[in-house]
Amino acid sequence: MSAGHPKLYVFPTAAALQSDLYTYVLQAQADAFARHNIFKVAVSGGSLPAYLASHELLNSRDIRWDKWEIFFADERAVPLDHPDSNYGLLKKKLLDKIPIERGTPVVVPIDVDKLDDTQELADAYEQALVKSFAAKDSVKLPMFDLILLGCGNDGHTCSLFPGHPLLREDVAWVGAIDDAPKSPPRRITLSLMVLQHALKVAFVAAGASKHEVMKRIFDEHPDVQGGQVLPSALVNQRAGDKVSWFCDEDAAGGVAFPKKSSL
Ligand SMILES: O=C1O[C@H](COP(=O)(O)O)[C@@H](O)[C@H](O)[C@H]1O
Repeated sequence: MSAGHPKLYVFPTAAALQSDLYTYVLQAQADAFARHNIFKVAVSGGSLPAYLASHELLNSRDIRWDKWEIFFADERAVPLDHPDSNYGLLKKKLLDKIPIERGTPVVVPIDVDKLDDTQELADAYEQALVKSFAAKDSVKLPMFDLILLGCGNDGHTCSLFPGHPLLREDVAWVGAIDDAPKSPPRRITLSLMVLQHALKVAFVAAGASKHEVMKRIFDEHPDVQGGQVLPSALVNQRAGDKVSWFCDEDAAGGVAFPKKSSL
């Protein structure tokens, strides 16, 4: 459990959101380089890659792509060139747009030889994390420098869905799910404890379709009222002031929780 409250940044436009998100990522990169001269990031699918891939980020001379190691916060059990693949989405929206002279990140996709069995797929991805994070230190949990998350209209994040038993996972770094309520049903996801252990966590939520869920996440207290806490709200509770939300007015303008208008 981390102390403090998440920060809720609300911007009038998507362009303003992207600009501050870029500044935030740059700061996270600087913090990571001071720590271990590499930037270990986990990214989500959905709307996140398009918001992340701003002109500013893609053309920045300060972003050291050659020192980025990119993992997936969640992934669907599909081939990498399938339309549902989060890797495929990131490739299309961001990786393919990085100018070659700016360097190339290391990207760690799922092992497509394990697609028939989601538990094997999750275990193989966990082994990839063990290799990357535990090679130097004997770590109990991987500590990402930054995890970039989306928030579904139902409050899910990664492939952690409301009320799903995976929310109680307290051993595995990566969980398997065969019954996701959003298509496709077969997926793998970082567990809540890995999200909680990251140095920084950033959510991006924009558009009017997120308005209701944003109010539920920030203004309702189901734990006190005996209700179910949404996965995105659980990240807020567990990671506290390590969490920053980047939203637009349509998504979060009506939220009562104290908002900030810039970093
Ligand atoms: O299924 C998924 O949905 C979430 C949220 O997507 P968004 O389009 O509402 O931002 C996404 O973060 C996750 O990676 C993806 O697998």
